[in-house]
Amino acid sequence: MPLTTTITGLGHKGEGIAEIDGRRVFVPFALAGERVAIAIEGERAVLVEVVEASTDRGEPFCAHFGTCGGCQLQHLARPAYEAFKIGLIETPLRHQGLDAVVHRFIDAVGAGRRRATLHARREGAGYMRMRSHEVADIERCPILVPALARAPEIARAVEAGVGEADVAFTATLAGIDVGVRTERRRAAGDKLIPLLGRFGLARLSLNSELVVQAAPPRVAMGRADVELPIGSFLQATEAAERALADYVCAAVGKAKIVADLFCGVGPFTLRLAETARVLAHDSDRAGIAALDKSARHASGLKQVTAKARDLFRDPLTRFELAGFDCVVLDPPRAGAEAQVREIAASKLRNVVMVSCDPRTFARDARLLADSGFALEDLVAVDQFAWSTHVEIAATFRR
Ligand SMILES: C[S@@+](CC[C@H](N)C(=O)[O-])C[C@H]1O[C@@H](n2cnc3c(N)ncnc32)[C@H](O)[C@@H]1O
Repeated sequence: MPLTTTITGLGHKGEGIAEIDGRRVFVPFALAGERVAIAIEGERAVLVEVVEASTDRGEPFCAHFGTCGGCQLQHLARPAYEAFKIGLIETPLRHQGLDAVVHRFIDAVGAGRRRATLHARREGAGYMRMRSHEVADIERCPILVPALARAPEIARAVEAGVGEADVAFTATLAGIDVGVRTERRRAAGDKLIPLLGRFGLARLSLNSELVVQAAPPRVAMGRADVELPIGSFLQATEAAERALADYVCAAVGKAKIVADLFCGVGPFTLRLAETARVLAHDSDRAGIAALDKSARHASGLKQVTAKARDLFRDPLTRFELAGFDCVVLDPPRAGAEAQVREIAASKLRNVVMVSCDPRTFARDARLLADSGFALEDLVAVDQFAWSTHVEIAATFRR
């Protein structure tokens, strides 16, 4: 029997919050202020009907919305959507005692996602259903770039060849790069070879090993071209990469010697090197080799020194940092605690930080604040549209 209740707020996973018998329940697709009918199923609540809709309610544009778990927020109208994402950044900062505000919200969706992983299962290919380990079979994903329109079909063909797998797609200048990951140790890669011609792919790999390649997948970064190693990190949208790189270059300003830490294949390094000497570190050896090759082949860049280094175990020390005008950090979700502790103890005055995790960002921002840095600028960069993820770019100075 459904019960009617009022949604009091939105949780960080985008679900409506209701209080039932003194207990918090999370209601997917319900919005703050709405009167809704819900059914309680064990620990979960299911939205049965919106009785009184919020003015923040928008019209989802994807036919798979509600079953596919890829987008959680398509039912939010634009201003409320942006406010929700800004809250994702500001709330953990407040919990760390930092009353910072997001100064700008940059829509970095551009032409769509050039990078996505689909799950290929016997029941179909797509993203995981919400709150489930089952896959929602999709025909089309409208948030991908047009070049990836056939991604679900390719994923189904991969499953037909090697069985259940996760299939990572990257749209590159040379065509689509497909990385297949399967738990079946003896999956036969040769079953994938016909897909290269059938779908006009650039490269196919299986469990990080090359199966077949028509052309090296490459992307343009500033004046340089980078050949993507199998499995290296790349920002999900080209627009976000550009927005983040533009932010980083502007914040670094006239600095002459810069360290780009957690540099990946070099989207910041290769643009920063147009005006500054850059030391670039990342633990991804193949990514560092690709960056090094790309920097050597590009014309008009200043000196780039790219070296593999594990910055969690072996951060640049306060003494090594002494020679830099500015440090750029873009760590993985775990953040950059060890590196930030060294920065805090150094004499460095300018830090630019990019982050995909508001909680570890807030923790690291607190460490910088405790050592005299002011958080001068804070920007939200929205590349994971309609999901509950958001990218942060920030400038710290002392
Ligand atoms: C969010 S990506 C950013 C990469 C790059 N700045 C970009 O925009 O494409 C984080 C990077 O951290 C690197 N990484 C992860 N753990 C690391 C570690 N312990 N030490 C150094 N780099 C690490 C990854 O290889 C990845 O390239």
